[in-house]
Amino acid sequence: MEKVCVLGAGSWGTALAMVLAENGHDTLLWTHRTDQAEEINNQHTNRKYLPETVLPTNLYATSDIAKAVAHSETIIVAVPTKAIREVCEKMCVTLDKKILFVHVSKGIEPDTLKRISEILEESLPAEFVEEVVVLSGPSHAEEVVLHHPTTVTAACANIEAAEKVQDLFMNQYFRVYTSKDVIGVEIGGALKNVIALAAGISDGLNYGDNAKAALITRGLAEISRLGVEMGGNPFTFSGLSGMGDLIVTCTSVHSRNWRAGNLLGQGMKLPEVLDQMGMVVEGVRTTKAAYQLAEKYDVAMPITAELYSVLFNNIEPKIAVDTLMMRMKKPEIDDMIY
Ligand SMILES: NC(=O)C1=CN([C@@H]2O[C@H](COP(=O)(O)OP(=O)(O)OC[C@H]3O[C@@H](n4cnc5c(N)ncnc54)[C@H](OP(=O)(O)O)[C@@H]3O)[C@@H](O)[C@H]2O)C=CC1
Ligand SMILES: O=C(CO)COP(=O)(O)O
Repeated sequence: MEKVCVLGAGSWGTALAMVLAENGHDTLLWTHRTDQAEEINNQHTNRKYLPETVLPTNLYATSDIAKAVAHSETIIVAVPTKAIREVCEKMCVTLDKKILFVHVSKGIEPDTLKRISEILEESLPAEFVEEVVVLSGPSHAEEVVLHHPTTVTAACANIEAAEKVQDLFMNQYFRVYTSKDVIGVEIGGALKNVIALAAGISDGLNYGDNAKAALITRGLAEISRLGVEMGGNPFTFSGLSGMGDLIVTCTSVHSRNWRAGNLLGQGMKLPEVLDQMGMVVEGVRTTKAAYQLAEKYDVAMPITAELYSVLFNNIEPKIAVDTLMMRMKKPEIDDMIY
């Protein structure tokens, strides 16, 4: 039995804390809201994020981050990308021993263009970081809490650390594979949200299944092109954290990114969409980061570029689709890396 804490009591942090508690680990869930910690401890629910779910009685919550850190040998960071630095700052003042960090956030920071593991490594004192492992794959919280079979990948250059995370989480409904390809796993996990927004827009425009299949396939091509240029293993992009997560996020009604795209396709404006979602839609900020990365690495990412125009330059989604369809003609495979 390990002593673990999960930082962030949104849908994913809560679902993962449930997996860990159900696996018999001594699990603390940290939330920055006292009322939510009280609800979890007294009513065993987290109504805002998982309204139908009853949490295990051996799962405890705290709003005291010092207590959460002191409790833990392993810390799972499960807040949205834009909150990672703030949470690291809070953790820094309380760290006094080596800890294994696992992150599950799917984003890239705009402007710095850092992946989450890079942000953690630069924000936490090296002497207190055993390793940073990324856990990612096709895994909607809403299905994990129902114990529906789910598969993910734990990646770290140090494979023993990835195996430790595999052992922590693995059970009959939650199967964990390992990988050494941190870059590939992080890039696949972050960029599938961009394509899921586009797939949602396509569905909102009622463009049907041909269009969505095209977005998924050509989306994977541009994710792979960038990811390989950044140092990822080409095969990772056809794995769980690449194609697997791309499929689930572009096709599931649970996906926040797909749902947000769907509303955009129906004509709603971005601020109104984000207001209505009430949960993080990582793909919006990641579209900006991906657009910047495409420029930096000089990689063609036409879907990302059109989505960028829709989100940040007020281009009508229909016009963006027309632009994609009327790009210069070209072979399908020659421009792909693998
Ligand atoms: N949901 C899912 O199925 C999956 C999500 N992910 C990824 O996990 C990450 C978290 O997503 P998810 O759980 O869905 O997000 P949610 O929107 O469901 O929850 C986000 C949580 O983070 C908290 N939070 C936000 N900002 C801060 C902050 N500055 N300090 C402390 N806590 C903060 C929120 O608190 P508050 O309630 O106060 O806003 C909330 O509890 C994302 O990167 C997402 O892509 C990965 C796999 C599956
Ligand atoms: O990453 C996810 C599923 O694997 C969650 O995707 P959404 O944030 O779009 O819901």
